[in-house]
Amino acid sequence: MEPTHDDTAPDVPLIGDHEADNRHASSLLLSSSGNAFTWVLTISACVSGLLFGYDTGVISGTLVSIGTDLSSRELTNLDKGLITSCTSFFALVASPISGVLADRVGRKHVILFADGLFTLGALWQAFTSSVWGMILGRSIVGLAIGGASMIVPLYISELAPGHLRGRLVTVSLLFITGGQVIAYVVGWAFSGTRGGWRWMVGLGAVPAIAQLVMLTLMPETPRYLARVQKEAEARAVLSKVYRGMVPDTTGIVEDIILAIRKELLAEEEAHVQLKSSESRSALMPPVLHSLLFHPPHARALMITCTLQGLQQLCGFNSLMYFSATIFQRLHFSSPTLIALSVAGSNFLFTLAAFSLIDRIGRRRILLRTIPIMVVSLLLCAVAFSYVPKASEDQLDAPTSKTELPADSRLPAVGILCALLLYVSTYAVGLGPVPWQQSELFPLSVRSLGSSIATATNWGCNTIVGLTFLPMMELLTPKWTFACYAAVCVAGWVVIYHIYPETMGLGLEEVADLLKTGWGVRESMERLRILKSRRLN
Ligand SMILES: O[C@H]1[C@H](O)[C@@H](O)[C@H](O)[C@@H](O)[C@H]1O
Repeated sequence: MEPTHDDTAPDVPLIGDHEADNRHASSLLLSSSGNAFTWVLTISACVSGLLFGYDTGVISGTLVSIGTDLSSRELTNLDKGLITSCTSFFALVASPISGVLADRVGRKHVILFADGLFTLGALWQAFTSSVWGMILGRSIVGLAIGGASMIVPLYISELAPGHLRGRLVTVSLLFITGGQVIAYVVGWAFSGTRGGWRWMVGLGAVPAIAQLVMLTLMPETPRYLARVQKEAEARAVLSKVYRGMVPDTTGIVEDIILAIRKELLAEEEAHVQLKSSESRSALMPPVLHSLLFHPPHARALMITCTLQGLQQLCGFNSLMYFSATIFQRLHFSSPTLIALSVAGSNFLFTLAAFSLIDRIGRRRILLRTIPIMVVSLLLCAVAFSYVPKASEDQLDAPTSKTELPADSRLPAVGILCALLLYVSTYAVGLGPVPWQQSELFPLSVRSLGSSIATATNWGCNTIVGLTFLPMMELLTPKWTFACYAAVCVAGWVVIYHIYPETMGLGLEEVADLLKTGWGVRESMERLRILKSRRLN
């Protein structure tokens, strides 16, 4: 790749080459951790992440508390399966739609729609009296989650200064995993109250309504504004984002506007070429065609879908949904509390990701953490093979509250430790890194690309949710976890070959990396130069 900077200038994203002045501004910018405006907007957007986490986490507690409250009968396994999987299925349906909407009506309006659906879904579930009513409520919430999970990282990455982008997007992961912890705690708190599950699901409306109010103060992202020819407004937002971080924001703002214009122009030319190419199908929308057939776009799509697919197919959410069941069947005396430790570790180690993602880099974090996930999954598989057959059989049998039998105590504790190691390393790497997806797409295909990657996430999430228990039964727990380990090994190899390091680059520079290839070598070379400059 041709270097885009003078080699002696600090490799700072979004900064042009006005030499000395800019170099000074660059170092000031790099040392800045953002201003109040950027943080307030990030946190306001992240409320949707909280709802995503809360609504995915709350279902395990809800299912065990409903009793005969719906349709005046106990829930069957089919009811439970439908209530759980309709949410991820409708999230899968909503993500591509919200991608198209984000380009048509703007990023902010997608957050607004999602909030409306979160509120409606929460209240619908709280007041429903039938199983089908509950399924409908969960489906509405699924639509909201699909939209929110695609738009929040996109909104933040289009707003964030390049050197903080990874960290700010990771804040949304803190809200997601925090939301899951809150859901577990709320589930535990209301578990003894009659009809308490109505509160569990209904409480989801509160943050959604709060965010509806915050939205009145949130601006559109500067990239969207520039795209729809509202450059003056884009400039105003950008200068607020950089205010206080450098003495004069004009230079940075103009550089970014210029970079966006250049990117849009290059993309326009690529579109024109594609339109006239023979391969173009009259039926396919031009943006989709460009995403699939323009090599740099197709590469970005391949990377993001691989990461999102791997994030789910490594089996993590089987723990999110079924860890209490696993621990109950291994005869732990307080399975819900132990399940809470899984959600708690996920949250705590996402905090570690927050501090590492813009220091170590996305690619390197993944290459280092996935091997530990493989080891912990294999340890878990080995520990399962020591669980006496009788106890293992019970993994799919009705639950019992008997004490941990002496001969399964050690393997059960081994399984718990291995799973905690697995969750912690997942939370540092595979949990947050795939959500950095928006940065890999240039502006013209960013929202459609992000939405397809998000749909991949929800598709694979649904697959894991539906297959985990049958796999435990048909393959045995040992081979189920070994399968997840094999998926991680395959994922590591693919990541090694195709995922460039994007840490510290401006959004417009990331797109450059994928122009002629996967950009892995170039990105590592840039990182090496950046590091040696920082040391000097
Ligand atoms: O990144 C998030 C996070 O790791 C959550 O804990 C998990 O439940 C989601 O599926 C995932 O997308």
